[in-house]
Amino acid sequence: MPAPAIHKGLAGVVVDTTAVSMVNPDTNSLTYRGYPVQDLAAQCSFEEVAYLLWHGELPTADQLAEQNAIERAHRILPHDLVLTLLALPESAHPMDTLRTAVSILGANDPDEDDNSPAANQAKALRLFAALPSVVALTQRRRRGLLPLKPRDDLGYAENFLYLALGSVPEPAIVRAFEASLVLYAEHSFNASTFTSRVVTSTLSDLYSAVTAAIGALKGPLHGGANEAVMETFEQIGSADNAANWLEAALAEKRKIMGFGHRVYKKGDSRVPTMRQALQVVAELRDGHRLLDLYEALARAMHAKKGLHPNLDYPAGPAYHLMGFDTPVFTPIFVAARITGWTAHITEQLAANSLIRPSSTYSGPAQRAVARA
Ligand SMILES: CC(=O)SCCNC(=O)CCNC(=O)[C@H](O)C(C)(C)COP(=O)(O)OP(=O)(O)OC[C@H]1O[C@@H](n2cnc3c(N)ncnc32)[C@H](O)[C@@H]1OP(=O)(O)O
Ligand SMILES: O=C([O-])CC(=O)C(=O)O
Repeated sequence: MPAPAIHKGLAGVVVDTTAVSMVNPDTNSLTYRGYPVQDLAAQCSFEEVAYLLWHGELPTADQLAEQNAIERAHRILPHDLVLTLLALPESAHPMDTLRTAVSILGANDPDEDDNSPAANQAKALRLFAALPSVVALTQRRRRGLLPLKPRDDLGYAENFLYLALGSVPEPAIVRAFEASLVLYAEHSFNASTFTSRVVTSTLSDLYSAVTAAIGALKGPLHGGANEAVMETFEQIGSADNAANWLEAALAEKRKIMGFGHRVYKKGDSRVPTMRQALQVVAELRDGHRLLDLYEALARAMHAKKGLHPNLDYPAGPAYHLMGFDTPVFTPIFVAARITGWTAHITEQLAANSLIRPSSTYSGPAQRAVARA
């Protein structure tokens, strides 16, 4: 009998259907519930996109108002949670703080194990509301500052920026940030979303699935790349060093963060929109040197390897110019992706089958335990 084919990394393996989003690498397109992501980023608030991902349709004014009222009421973190997060070592990565926060919120939720659609939707909305406060806590702690009180007179993106950076920036910066959240919200069966579906498939709870997904997103081959991109720019320093730096890095067989993608081989559908947002931020925040470096490395990478940037490539420098510290970039991705993860958790539960692939054994042949 021929050995079964092995699909390392599950590349190209179709494991289920999804109605949440569609990635089409042939046309470089991405739709959420049928709507092109570029149009959503240009025309919708992040709150509207969250509603769309969860419920399948854009909200009416009343539906949005109802969701916003609940979201704004749940922005404040429980005092005990703040104290616990502030007791973590200052050296803890903000992703660890976020993972811990979600785990603690689960442990304190009396409905943690209620997997009904209504209970899980309520949890998803509460996490969506609370995560900016956790991300902001980590950003302010890095600067020796205590958390600020959320403002319920501000929209989601404005409040997020206010909590993290201490003031609401110009509307163009808010729009650029909000566009990044929309672009980061959902991307079919990526590694972290798949992780959340694997955990959910055992009929575990939503907080466990999200905690695991945060762990998967942290890695530099996935969400952690937006931080690694900024570290790369810092190492290179200026546009004229880009080609030489790349030559040396590729000679050492290093992966260049922010380039390449498992699904898109001709370019990431979200990059043009995020590149435009980066341009807006660079113009307002004196970022022309960083933009030159961005273009120089992208040109050199295309010439050497034929690889295109992914979303993390423009998002990293954009967050830097907005004023975030590098270790806070992937936590921002979490705050956006909580929408996609929780939409997938609901979808998984609605037609569940335990996710448990097979493997081909490659260890020693069966042998006897021989004791002297
Ligand atoms: C939002 C997101 O999560 S997007 C992804 C963010 N991650 C990154 O930016 C990390 C850098 N990129 C990568 O490591 C990869 O491109 C991945 C992990 C994203 C996709 O990987 P895969 O689909 O498995 O592609 P794979 O690793 O097979 O790459 C094919 C070839 O291109 C090379 N390659 C792919 N990406 C890169 C890169 N960023 N730098 C250098 N070489 C690369 C591989 O070394 C491989 O070369 P080979 O055939 O000579 O061995
Ligand atoms: O789809 C992937 O593999 C990674 C990605 O771009 C995302 O999760 O946004």
